[in-house]
Amino acid sequence: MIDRIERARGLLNADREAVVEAVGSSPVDNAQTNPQTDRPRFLKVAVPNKGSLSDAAIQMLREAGYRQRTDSKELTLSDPATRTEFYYLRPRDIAVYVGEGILDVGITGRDMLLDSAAEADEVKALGFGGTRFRFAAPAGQDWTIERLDGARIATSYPGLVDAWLADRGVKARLIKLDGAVESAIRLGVADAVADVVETGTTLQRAGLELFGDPILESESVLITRRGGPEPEGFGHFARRLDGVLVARNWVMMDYDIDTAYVEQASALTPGFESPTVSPLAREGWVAVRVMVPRADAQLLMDRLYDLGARAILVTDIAACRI
Ligand SMILES: Nc1ncnc2c1ncn2[C@@H]1O[C@H](COP(=O)(O)OP(=O)(O)OP(=O)(O)O)[C@@H](O)[C@H]1O
Ligand SMILES: O=P(O)(O)OC[C@H]1O[C@H](OP(=O)(O)OP(=O)(O)O)[C@H](O)[C@@H]1O
Ligand SMILES: [Mg+2]
Repeated sequence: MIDRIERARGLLNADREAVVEAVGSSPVDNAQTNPQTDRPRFLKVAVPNKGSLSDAAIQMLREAGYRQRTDSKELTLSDPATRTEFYYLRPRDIAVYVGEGILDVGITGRDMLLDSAAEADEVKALGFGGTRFRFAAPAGQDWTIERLDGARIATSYPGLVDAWLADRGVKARLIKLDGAVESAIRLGVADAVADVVETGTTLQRAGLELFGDPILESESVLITRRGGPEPEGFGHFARRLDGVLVARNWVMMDYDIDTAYVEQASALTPGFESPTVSPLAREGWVAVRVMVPRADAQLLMDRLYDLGARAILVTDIAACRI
């Protein structure tokens, strides 16, 4: 049995080498080479190694067709077939590496990017790790943003909080903590906290309540160095992630409809660009194929059925480039 697994592994590796060779002779070969090693330049991607964003980021990269580490102790992983190298780093440090131009692109939280003040910009939101960044204080004390003037605020994100308060002319003393910020008030080191909120359970358990407007709506984001030239290979990388987002958020819908109602049906399901309309053997009817937002699929099927559409089918999109 073990023999068979080993043999299969060998075959898979052989396949991969064949792909690398094939890719090597494709137009991608015009890529820059590293003058020191003469090796084609690999796109260097920073991926969160721990914490809330790590598993989801790795999952997204796998769905985009990239090899990913299987051992959480691996620090780097090279994917020669796509000329990409992955560096597994603390999410808080990722903006620093990208901002300094050491790594080409990174996945981190918007809150961490802004907190770092690194020379890096958000290129696109990746749709996971959604949180809000909020002030909280002991429940029932009617805290307001104005009351923060002169108060002590505990946070792991002093850069983010400082910039937000400065914009509003509030002067507070920031107490920088690494984590477990919600304990700071009970332990007497702060009067209020500013922290990441997902479900709100942690704050509630600590007897705290939110106040003031959210400082930030955060989620995972793709970042690159500010003002730098577009890194070689970045276009392919970004399009692959776009493909994952579209495959996750959109479905393919097919239906048959009387020609007389195609216009109304198309208004309901305009698709990305325009629906594909093909003739059917049945006189006066056409088949329509169109992408629709996954979240709207059931409602659209009801509406299309009411309009006279039949054989309405929804299928998942496994992968795509739009
Ligand atoms: N439930 C959550 N709790 C905390 N952060 C979350 C959550 N969901 C998503 N995030 C996002 O993940 C990032 C924070 O990651 P994480 O908490 O893993 O970092 P950390 O606090 O430095 O690490 P750790 O908690 O492992 O010490 C932020 O961008 C945050 O907005
Ligand atoms: O609103 P919730 O769903 O309760 O999640 C938010 C909590 O989770 C995070 O803590 P984490 O587990 O990352 O520990 P840390 O505070 O030590 O970073 C964050 O700092 C909040 O405390
Ligand atoms: Mg944390």
